[in-house]
Amino acid sequence: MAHYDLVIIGTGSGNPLVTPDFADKKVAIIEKGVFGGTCLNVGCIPTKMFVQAAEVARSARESSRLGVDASVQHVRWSDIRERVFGRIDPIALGGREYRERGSEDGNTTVYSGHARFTGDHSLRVDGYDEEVTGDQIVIATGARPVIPAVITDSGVPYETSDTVMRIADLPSSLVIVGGGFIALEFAHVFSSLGVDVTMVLRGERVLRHADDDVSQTLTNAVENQWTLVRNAELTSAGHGADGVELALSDGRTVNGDLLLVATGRRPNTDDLGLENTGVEVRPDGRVVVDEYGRTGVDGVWSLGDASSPFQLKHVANAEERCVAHNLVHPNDLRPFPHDVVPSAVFTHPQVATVGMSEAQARAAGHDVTVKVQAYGATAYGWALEDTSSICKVIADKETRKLLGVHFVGPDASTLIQPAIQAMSFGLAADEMARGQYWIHPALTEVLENALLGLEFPPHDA
Ligand SMILES: Cc1cc2nc3c(=O)[nH]c(=O)nc-3n(C[C@H](O)[C@H](O)[C@H](O)COP(=O)(O)OP(=O)(O)OC[C@H]3O[C@@H](n4cnc5c(N)ncnc54)[C@H](O)[C@@H]3O)c2cc1C
Ligand SMILES: NC(=O)c1ccc[n+]([C@@H]2O[C@H](COP(=O)([O-])OP(=O)(O)OC[C@H]3O[C@@H](n4cnc5c(N)ncnc54)[C@H](O)[C@@H]3O)[C@@H](O)[C@H]2O)c1
Repeated sequence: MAHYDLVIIGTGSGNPLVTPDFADKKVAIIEKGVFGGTCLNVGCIPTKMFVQAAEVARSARESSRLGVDASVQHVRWSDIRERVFGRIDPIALGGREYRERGSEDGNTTVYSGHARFTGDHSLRVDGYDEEVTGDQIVIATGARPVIPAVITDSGVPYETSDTVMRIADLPSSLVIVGGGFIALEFAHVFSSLGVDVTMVLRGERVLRHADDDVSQTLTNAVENQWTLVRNAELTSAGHGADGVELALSDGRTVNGDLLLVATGRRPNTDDLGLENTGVEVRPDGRVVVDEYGRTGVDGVWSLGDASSPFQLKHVANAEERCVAHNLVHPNDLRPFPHDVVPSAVFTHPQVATVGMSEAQARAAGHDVTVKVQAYGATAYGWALEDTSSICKVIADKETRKLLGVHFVGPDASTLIQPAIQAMSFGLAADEMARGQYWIHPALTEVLENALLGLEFPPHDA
């Protein structure tokens, strides 16, 4: 048996838990895959590197409306791919080597294998004879793609976000099942690089859980870029003339060279031996934790996609910072900051969101004031020749505070930051609009004008 002060399962957001506080302690790090987890290897970072190449291609294709007749002559997929993984793969390798050497921050031992609990504080790792035990154990095992049974049962080949970025050659056509974050980002990447993309949706719109104006504006924008197959219920998948053929319940069929499945992600908690512990799991697979990351078993914690209601890296990082503190400060616990959580989808156009949709704000009983501001009605919107992008702000008339802010348009993920700041620090919307300068004619004037369009009662009313 090998006993440790701290055992970390998963090296995504779990890896930085080895703080200087553990310099004199024994730490075990268990990882069944490559070091660095989803974000570094198959998630945020590589996707955005592909998105950047896609943006360049898309700009060239759309340049004529500005009077510049550029075009995309050739896409060197293998060079695009190598730029991404030539940078990322060495980082993952270096991370493993650093921890295997014991690292400078603590006395770390790496176990390369799949971990399963055998009791509340004990684990077995595939490939190792000894049992691993820990005073404190952190479950940071992340999530993985969910594949509908109709596809797995059919035996057709398919890609997921884990594999599609490493394909040998660009296909001429790609069928994507799903209309969420991952589907939208890859549809942008592949369609911009010249692939004929078809997106299969269960409903009418992409990103259907977003604010209605956001979802509708985005749907209108993307249907000019790739084909949307709406209200689709998959009944079977098989080998078609081109590659893959999906059959839908109403008799329609969808064909493509390659199939990408992007239908959500499930926490990696089902093959973790948790049934041998007192750790509880929700029906959707998330470990039950309190606001400090504590499971029901004393000394066993969880963070990130394994337990969080948000499958986002900035949230996993924030939770990691809390758990890193809480592990060594049992009498001064820090809660997870889950109040103002933004997100962005790096599709074309970008989408960024913080806070409630209009429907959620109304359902929560707020007396709301709402403004939908077109980019095209601002000076930089003219420069962009923009006709469809929006910023939507929702505020509470009584408190004057922002309840939700949403962008669909260029630079959405950057433009939303002042709104995140205002909501995080409780700044009133009218004070935010007029209490500071907004650089003219920067694109931030979209947010300024949106705020100015909100209607509040006079201050002395
Ligand atoms: C394609 C894609 C794009 C994304 N883009 C963004 C983005 O732009 N912005 C954003 O905020 N979020 C994005 N996300 C989400 C983000 O990547 C995740 O929320 C985040 O990486 C989760 O971190 P984590 O530490 O919880 O899990 P992970 O990083 O997944 O780490 C879990 C680790 O645990 C290991 N593991 C699992 N089970 C075991 C076991 N039993 N034994 C040993 N090891 C185990 C895994 O191998 C993995 O290395 C994206 C996700 C995907 C898939
Ligand atoms: N930029 C980012 O921050 C970013 C990027 C990628 C992923 N992520 C994170 O990863 C998570 C997972 O991404 P995702 O796109 O897989 O999930 P998602 O929840 O965003 O979208 C899933 C999509 O699949 C559809 N779907 C679900 N089951 C289906 C079925 N059986 N048949 C057909 N369609 C089905 C849903 O209607 C939805 O359109 C995201 O929710 C997000 O938290 C974040």
